[in-house]
Amino acid sequence: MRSAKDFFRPLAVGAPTPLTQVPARPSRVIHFFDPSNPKMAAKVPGMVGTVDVLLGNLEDAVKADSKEAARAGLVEIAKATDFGQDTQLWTRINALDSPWALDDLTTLVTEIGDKLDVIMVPKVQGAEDIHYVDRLLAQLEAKAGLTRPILVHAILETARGMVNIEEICGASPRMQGLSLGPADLAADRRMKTTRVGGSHPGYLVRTDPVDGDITGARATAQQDLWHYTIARMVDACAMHGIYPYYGPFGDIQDVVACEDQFRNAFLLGCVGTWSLHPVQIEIAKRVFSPSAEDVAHARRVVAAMGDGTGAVMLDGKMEDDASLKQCLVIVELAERLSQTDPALAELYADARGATPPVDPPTAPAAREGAR
Ligand SMILES: CC(=O)SCCNC(=O)CCNC(=O)[C@H](O)C(C)(C)COP(=O)(O)OP(=O)(O)OC[C@H]1O[C@@H](n2cnc3c(N)ncnc32)[C@H](O)[C@@H]1OP(=O)(O)O
Ligand SMILES: O=CC(=O)O
Ligand SMILES: [Mg+2]
Repeated sequence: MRSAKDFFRPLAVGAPTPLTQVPARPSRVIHFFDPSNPKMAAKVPGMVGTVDVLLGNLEDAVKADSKEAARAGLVEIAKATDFGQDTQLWTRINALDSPWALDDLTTLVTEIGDKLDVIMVPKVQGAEDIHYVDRLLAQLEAKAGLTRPILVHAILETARGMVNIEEICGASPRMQGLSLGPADLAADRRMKTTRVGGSHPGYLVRTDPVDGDITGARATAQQDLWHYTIARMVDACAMHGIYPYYGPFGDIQDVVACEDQFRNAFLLGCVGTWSLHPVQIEIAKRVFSPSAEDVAHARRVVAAMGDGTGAVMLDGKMEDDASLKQCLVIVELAERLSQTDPALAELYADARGATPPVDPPTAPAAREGAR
């Protein structure tokens, strides 16, 4: 265990000082590309500004005999591309027990460490994996003369990683967030779904029989296989001040179910998701940006709550100190997204204009009484 005093000291002489807060940059959509695929690679410069994160994937989905080409391709793309202020460059390295992970880290940090914001580490099992990457990154950052630390993102995709989730989140000040890895996680848990993310028609609840007739028609509703995992991930991330993300949704053609799955994750507290194909980009951006209606409502509550204490009635509903905090989550997210997304800035400005006047509190004494 490290002393609290040492937690924010560099792990190598000459490495940058660790950050005390994870920067709150928009990351609604982490767009995956295979740097060894010439068609995909050619599209990357044109995608700058259209996604929050471009992620050069080196792990699964890159063929074993293309691993070196993918790494070299990412170095070339990173050197040749200006990512501007609003698009981050991330990578997903190969698993730590693979023959490629060490070369991934040494090459990427020394060659393009100044361009890399976050390194995604797959199949993280426990804090020991993060500690290994943490020290190695510090050594490589010092060697490369980097002045800001590269952050680390863990994919939650093993049962052991799931059990050790809190210690993973708190293992290093570099920890930026967690993503759900539903494909590997399903396999590791021996779940019986072959889908990459999403629900399953066999995982359902059924209404009780009417008048004891078990053969009669009974409505069923498909349930979300990932609810528990995402909720657990959200709590662990919130506790440690880092960010939770949905992961891949593999049914590229089913844009409707994709949107549903992303929205469930957004409502539960995730800040973004992966996109595997261009068709998923706009879905992710739409879902992980609060709607104009929600922003307008949240602003009305903030205005109605005055000093933030007590209880008021708004549109027939009670609002108080706690619901104000819920609304501030929405307002703060809208303000942050507005800083980098002009279309959203305009949408949310219009939402302000359209905001109906606040009803006067129906029980003014309540505010005083609550102090
Ligand atoms: C479980 C996990 O680990 S998930 C994470 C790992 N998986 C990935 O990263 C997958 C990334 N995505 C892909 O490999 C591809 O999108 C696939 C295999 C899913 C589909 O590929 P295709 O069959 O080529 O899709 P499609 O024909 O619809 O592509 C249309 C165009 O978009 C391009 N395209 C497809 N995916 C991407 C992408 N992720 N980024 C940029 N461009 C893309 C194609 O090159 C094609 O370009 P073209 O019009 O110039 O020919
Ligand atoms: O890496 C992602 C997954 O679902 O596995
Ligand atoms: Mg995986």
